[in-house]
Amino acid sequence: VKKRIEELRALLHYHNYRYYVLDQPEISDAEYDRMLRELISLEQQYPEFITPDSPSQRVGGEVAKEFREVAHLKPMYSLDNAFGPEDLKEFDRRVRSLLPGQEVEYEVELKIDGLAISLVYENGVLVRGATRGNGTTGEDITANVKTIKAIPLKLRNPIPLLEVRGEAYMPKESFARLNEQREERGEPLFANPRNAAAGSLRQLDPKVTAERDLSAFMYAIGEVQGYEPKTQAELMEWLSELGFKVNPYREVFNNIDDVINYCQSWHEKRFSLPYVIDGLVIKVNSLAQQEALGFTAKSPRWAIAYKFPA
Ligand SMILES: COc1nc2nc(N)nc(N)c2nc1C
Repeated sequence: VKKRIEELRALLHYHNYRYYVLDQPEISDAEYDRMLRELISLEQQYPEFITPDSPSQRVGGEVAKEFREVAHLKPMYSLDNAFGPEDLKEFDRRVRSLLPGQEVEYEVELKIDGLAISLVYENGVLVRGATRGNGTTGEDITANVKTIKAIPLKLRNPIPLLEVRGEAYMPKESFARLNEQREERGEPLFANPRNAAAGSLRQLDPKVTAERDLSAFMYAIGEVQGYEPKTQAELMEWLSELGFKVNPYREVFNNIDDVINYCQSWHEKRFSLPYVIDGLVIKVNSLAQQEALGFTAKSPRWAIAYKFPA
């Protein structure tokens, strides 16, 4: 029985990864649900075999009274904003003036309009989820992030410790459907997918969060033991190999003019995406150079958010 339970768990983790992280399912929903029901019934007969990272543990039972406050392993910071090409050129001048005589590459990512979250994995198992909060402490939303199927309960490589950051978001489709439902029930509508995602994650009842079809893209590391990436681009590949959903639109440029062109190309393209973005994030690609540049009081000197004109 233990063998069958472990086999079912591995299968369900794999198919969850295929469907919710890669968007490339190999089996039908019905087949997935049948396996999950078999696992849940076996675990009910043999509860001693239940583990916290079992696919059956995604939706917790109890409703929390309020959110516990938790301290981030490393402070979560916010980004300075650039509102146009001139701001980006200024950012580039500042970076290069602080790295005299060095080549500088920029890695550019989309900026998802959602809610920043932090996830902690110990030996490859998800042990905590939190909101950014004030950057030093956030709200413990572990039960709620476990319901997000794009977030792995167990990593494909059990590294000792990882604190990873990303953006939880509600796809445009899910947002439209949710507001239709609320309309029918005479409930107040959410103004936009970002508010809907925030409202869905800060639910005291995880079963409500589980119904909201949330997803998440991961994009940075806070604390890590067992891995030393050299560049942001490599870091993103590594997160993807670990089983995280990582946004595929990432480019590396060695000059700010190409960065500007790429950012401006997304003014229109963004409307064809299945999720809302409010800009792009430009990061110095070399992690050694990020280290050298450091932080101001509240944000990194080595990154900036390019915001679309409203
Ligand atoms: C390095 O710090 C960050 N990187 C980010 N990257 C992306 N793609 N989106 C963000 N919202 C973001 N936010 C922060 C604070």
